[in-house]
Amino acid sequence: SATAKPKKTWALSNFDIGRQLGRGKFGNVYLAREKESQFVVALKVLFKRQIGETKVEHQVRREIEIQSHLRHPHILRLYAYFHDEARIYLVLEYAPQGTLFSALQAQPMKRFDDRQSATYIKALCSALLYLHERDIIHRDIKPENLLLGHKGVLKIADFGWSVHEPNSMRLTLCGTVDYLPPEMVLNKPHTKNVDLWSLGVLCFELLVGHAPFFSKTYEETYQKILKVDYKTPEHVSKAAAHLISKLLVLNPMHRMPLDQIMLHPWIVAHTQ
Ligand SMILES: Clc1ccc(CN2CCN(c3c(Br)cnc4[nH]c(-c5ccc(CN6CCOCC6)cc5)nc34)CC2)cc1
Repeated sequence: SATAKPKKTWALSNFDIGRQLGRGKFGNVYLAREKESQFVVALKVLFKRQIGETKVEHQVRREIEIQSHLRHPHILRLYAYFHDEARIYLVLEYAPQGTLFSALQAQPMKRFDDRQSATYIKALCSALLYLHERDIIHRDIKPENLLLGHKGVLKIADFGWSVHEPNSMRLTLCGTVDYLPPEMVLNKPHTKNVDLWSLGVLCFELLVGHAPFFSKTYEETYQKILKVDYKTPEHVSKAAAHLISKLLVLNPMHRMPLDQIMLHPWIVAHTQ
């Protein structure tokens, strides 16, 4: 706009702090309310000392730079950020219905039906199309990093570093390796097609209740990923199994592109 709004500088004193929403290696997230507007947000508080020591500082800057410019219904907003001598504060959109990971656990059969799964996959597809158009890749899409907003609308909410959240952490200590594509397991340069693989892993997990390559040890999971060794249970519909088989493909160039996923019969049949 011609008269761009002057950048307001925020401070902790602008907010009432509520309950803790989650704990992390580098900080914590709290429910908070901006005093003047009464607007409810999620306030992520990162400790400079922990970040400085681990050289994650450049990553935090990059994430803030990227996240603050994104505007999409399925990407969690970063409204503002500020810092004091010890901490960096990120003012984020609050997602009232928590993580997709806990929603999956709360399901009676620990899995979603075709309609709910296809709705989440379609939302994720449109967010990834938006990100890929801006050459932003590897949003680390796994249930722990996906939040549910008002009316259960899916929001990508990752800041790319691991968290120690007892209630939403999987059994492995430093985040799950279940979502890594073969090219990343082999430490090859990765392209935006890594997100297509992760989408396939997520689609499987939503419909089945566990990840396709889940194993007792990292080693075993890596081996299964590199051999694309997974079995789709009988209860999964043929159409869904077909889509998964077009995403869990070893060669990144041969994975189904996002615009084709949006038009896949399983997505079309089970979403508005
Ligand atoms: Cl530094 C760091 C610390 C912790 C984390 C992990 N989470 C990242 C996402 N966080 C949330 C963000 Br950002 C934005 N909105 C949120 N909304 C929630 C939330 C909302 C509601 C609940 C409660 N459940 C809702 C579903 O029914 C059962 C109860 C649990 C979590 N968490 C977040 C919470 C913390 C990541 C990084």
